[in-house]
Amino acid sequence: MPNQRRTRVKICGITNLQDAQGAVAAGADAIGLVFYDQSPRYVGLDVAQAIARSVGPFVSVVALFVNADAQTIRQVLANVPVHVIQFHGDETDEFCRQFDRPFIKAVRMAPEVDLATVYQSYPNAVGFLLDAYQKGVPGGTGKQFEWHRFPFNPEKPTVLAGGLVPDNVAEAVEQTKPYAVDVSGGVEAEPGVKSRDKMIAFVRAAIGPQTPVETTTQS
Ligand SMILES: O=C(O)c1ccccc1NCC(=O)[C@H](O)[C@H](O)COP(=O)(O)O
Repeated sequence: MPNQRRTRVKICGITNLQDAQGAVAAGADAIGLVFYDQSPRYVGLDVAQAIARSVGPFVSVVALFVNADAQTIRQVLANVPVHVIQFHGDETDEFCRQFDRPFIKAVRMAPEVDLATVYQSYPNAVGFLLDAYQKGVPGGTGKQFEWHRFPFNPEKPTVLAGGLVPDNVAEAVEQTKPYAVDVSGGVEAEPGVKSRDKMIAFVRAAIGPQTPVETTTQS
């Protein structure tokens, strides 16, 4: 699918209301909530619910899971207004589709990964997120993969992730022309806590100087 408008920006690993408001004010199109308890960005149900309710109607809430069981996922979906699920583990297409919610499959770009095969294996995915591969680490590595491996004109919306920061995201967008960019560690002040200045700088760099940056906190 060709890009029909500017690259979107997803800020992943939001853990608190202040960072959620900062992401929205910076101009993020989507925020990610990590339901993986080994991550420093893990959020529990109550906090996730408050964050998701705070972002307003036109910011997408993405719930991220790593090999979670179906019951855990259903419990999140019953309590948190989630627009899209992002699966970061070894989940099959059949598993992912059972929740009756649009889903994105994350792909860790190990050297042997053949994207054509992956895309075929997930016919029900609404899109894909390509992230760096690091053995034993399911995501949020802060590492890049080789951007030349990002597909030209992919058949489904495809998100670039991995090691993006305010200083490299413009070049990344220029080279890969992704549907969206996804960032987590690159806009943090410390693990699990975002930097408002870095989020603003990232969105500006990703989508250009016309970014409608707000500097006031929303109530
Ligand atoms: O962020 C995490 O801690 C995480 C843990 C386990 C699986 C996925 C995780 N994050 C997924 C993301 O979508 C990140 O934004 C993506 O991996 C890029 O991270 P970074 O390189 O830190 O920008």
